[in-house]
Amino acid sequence: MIEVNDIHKSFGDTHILKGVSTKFEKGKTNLIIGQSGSGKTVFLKCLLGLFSPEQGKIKYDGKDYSKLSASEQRNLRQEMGMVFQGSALFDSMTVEGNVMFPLTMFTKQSKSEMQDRVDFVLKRVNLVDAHHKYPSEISGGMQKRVAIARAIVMKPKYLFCDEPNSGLDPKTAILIDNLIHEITQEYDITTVINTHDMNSVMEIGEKIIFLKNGHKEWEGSNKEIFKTDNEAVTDFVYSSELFKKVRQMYIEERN
Ligand SMILES: Nc1ncnc2c1ncn2[C@@H]1O[C@H](COP(=O)(O)OP(=O)(O)OP(=O)(O)O)[C@@H](O)[C@H]1O
Repeated sequence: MIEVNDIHKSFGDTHILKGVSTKFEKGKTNLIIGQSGSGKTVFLKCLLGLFSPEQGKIKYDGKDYSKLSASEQRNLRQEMGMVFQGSALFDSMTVEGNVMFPLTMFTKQSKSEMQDRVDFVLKRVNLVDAHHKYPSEISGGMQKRVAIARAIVMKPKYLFCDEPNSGLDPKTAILIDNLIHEITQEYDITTVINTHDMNSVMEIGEKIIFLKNGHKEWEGSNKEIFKTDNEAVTDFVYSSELFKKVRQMYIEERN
C-alpha cells in the first residue's frame, strides 16, 4: 500500500501540488486522471522518488521515504517498476536484452537464472517469438508488452505507468490495460497509472483520483465516476460526445 499524506511540490514560485492525500492499495489498479497540466506527472514522479515534495509524507507499506537512508531509498526504488510513456526501450538491444537489463544492473543472478526469469515474464506478457527482435521490428503494442515485462522482471511491489496506452489503437489499448490489471492482481502489486484514456477508467479503474490544478478534486471507483455530480469530474469525463451518450444510457437504464 502507498499512503500519500498532504504532499506539496513547487518549482520556484510555482506551486504545482497543493496538498494531495490518498491511499493506493495492494493488488489494486489505481488511476490518476485530470486535465493536461493538472500535476499528474509531477505526482507520479513524487511517488517514484524522482521529485521530493517540500511538505507531506509518502509511505510505502509503512515506510516513510523521506526518513530512509540513501541506501534504503535505493533498495525501495528497486521495488518499483515503471512503464514509461512511449515504452522507452533501448533501440540497440533486443527484446530479451531490454528485459534482462534491470537484472544485469541490479542483481547478482547467474546468466541462467536471468534467462529463466526473462523467459517467464516474456511468456507472461504473451510474447514468445520476439526474444531476438529489436524494438524497431515489433509493433507498438508489442513494445508496450516488452516495457511491461521489463517493469515486472524484478518482481516489483509497486508498478507505475505513465500513459501506457498512448499511441495504441483502442483494441490494443484495452489488451494492454487488461494485462496490467491482471498482473497487478496476480502478483499483488500496488499499481498507479497516469492516464487520459476514458476506456481505461471504465475498464480497470478500481480507484481513480481526479487532480485539478494540483488538488485532489475527487476520488472513487469506475462505478462511482459515472454517477458523481462533481462538475469538474463530469466536465472532464463527458467532454466527448461518446461519453455523454454512455451517461445518458446509464441514466435511462437506472430509471
Ligand atoms: N521539472 C519541472 N520544472 C518546472 N515546472 C514543471 C516541471 N515539471 C512539471 N512542471 C510544471 O508542472 C505543471 C504540471 O505538469 P504535469 O506534467 O504534472 O502535468 P500533467 O497533468 O501530467 O499534464 P499532461 O497530461 O499534459 O502530461 C505544469 O505547469 C508544468 O509546466
